[in-house]
Amino acid sequence: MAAVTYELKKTCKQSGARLGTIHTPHGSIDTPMFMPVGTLATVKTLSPEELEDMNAQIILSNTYHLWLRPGEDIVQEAGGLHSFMNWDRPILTDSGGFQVFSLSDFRNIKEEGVHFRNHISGEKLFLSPEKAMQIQNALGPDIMMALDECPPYPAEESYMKASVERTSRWAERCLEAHQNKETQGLFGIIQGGEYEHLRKQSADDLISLDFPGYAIGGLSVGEPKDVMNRVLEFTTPLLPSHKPRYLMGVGSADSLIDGAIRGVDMFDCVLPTRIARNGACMTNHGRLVVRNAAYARDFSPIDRDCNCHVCRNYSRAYIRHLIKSNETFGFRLTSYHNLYFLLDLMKKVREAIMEDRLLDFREEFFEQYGFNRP
Ligand SMILES: CNc1nc2cc3c(=O)[nH]c(N)nc3c(CCO)c2[nH]1
Repeated sequence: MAAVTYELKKTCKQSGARLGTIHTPHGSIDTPMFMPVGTLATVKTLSPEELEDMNAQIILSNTYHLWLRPGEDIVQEAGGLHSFMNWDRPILTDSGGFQVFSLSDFRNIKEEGVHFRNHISGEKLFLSPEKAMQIQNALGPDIMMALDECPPYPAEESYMKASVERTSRWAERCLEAHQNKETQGLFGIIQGGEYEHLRKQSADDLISLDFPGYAIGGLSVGEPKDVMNRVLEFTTPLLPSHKPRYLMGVGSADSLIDGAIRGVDMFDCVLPTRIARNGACMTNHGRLVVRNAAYARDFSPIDRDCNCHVCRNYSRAYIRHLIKSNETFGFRLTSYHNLYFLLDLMKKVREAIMEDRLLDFREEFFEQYGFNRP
């Protein structure tokens, strides 16, 4: 019995969107869905109980970061990530591919793996497909990601082709190194940048390896949104409709809706909690920078149309005061609200797909939010 399976429930008549359920050893997940990011085994400033209250179905954590701190051996001795962080719902870990390329100032990519420098201690490290799998087997997430190279944007076509071919060989090595097939699912990551024929080559290579799910990597790396949407338009149809599709690193409200319309089922991004720590909030009427002086005497909620615990109990003036005073509780309130906002948005997206009206929902939301019309 495969550890991770996908049940396609409905395809939207208005778009490429679909409703589904991903079944994992730690529970089921309704899609399309957003994954809060818990890089160091915590979704920054929030407790597992608060994440359950806002109905976070699954969280993401990071192989690279947990390998460096506290070390996968300590997490394994704790009984795995679920026990270590007291989260009993599904967990997905990214393989480290992105962090090595985004965090380390020195890196040397070879066939056997990538040599780089620990971004904390400066010591030289080496990450191979086999090492990435060994770490993820020790951490014990329900879904693991293959080790890939996330090339910079833009990248020369010749570089991208060689990178895609190495990422495909690494994916095969990850599959061969996969130990706990009954309790952990392994997803492949499609690369290829904005080159349609390379996305096709990457998809063909990985589909032939029959992963239970596929991520679309190499996006949300500085490309314009219309480039991302174009890449999605010709990439998602290449992927099997009976398996989940995960767009990595995407989390603004407009990109989540546009990704779902193009058939994406899973998203993750640090954006909601990262901007929260800068005192910026996502609302149904656009972004609100609550630390601005304009809100010093504004006793209304962050978002009058939000039903979250924060919007029902705290005012902009109070939250602004906490943020300006560098009070941790202020960051907790903005983080809670931003995650609730995106999780609630995905619930509305699933409802709109059920009613075959996702494009209408996009129009209404974009109008209300103030996104410039396409
Ligand atoms: C914020 N943008 C972003 N683009 C990504 C692209 C990739 C990618 O191509 N591969 C892997 N393994 N992870 C990725 C991640 C980290 C997860 O959010 C990304 N994050």
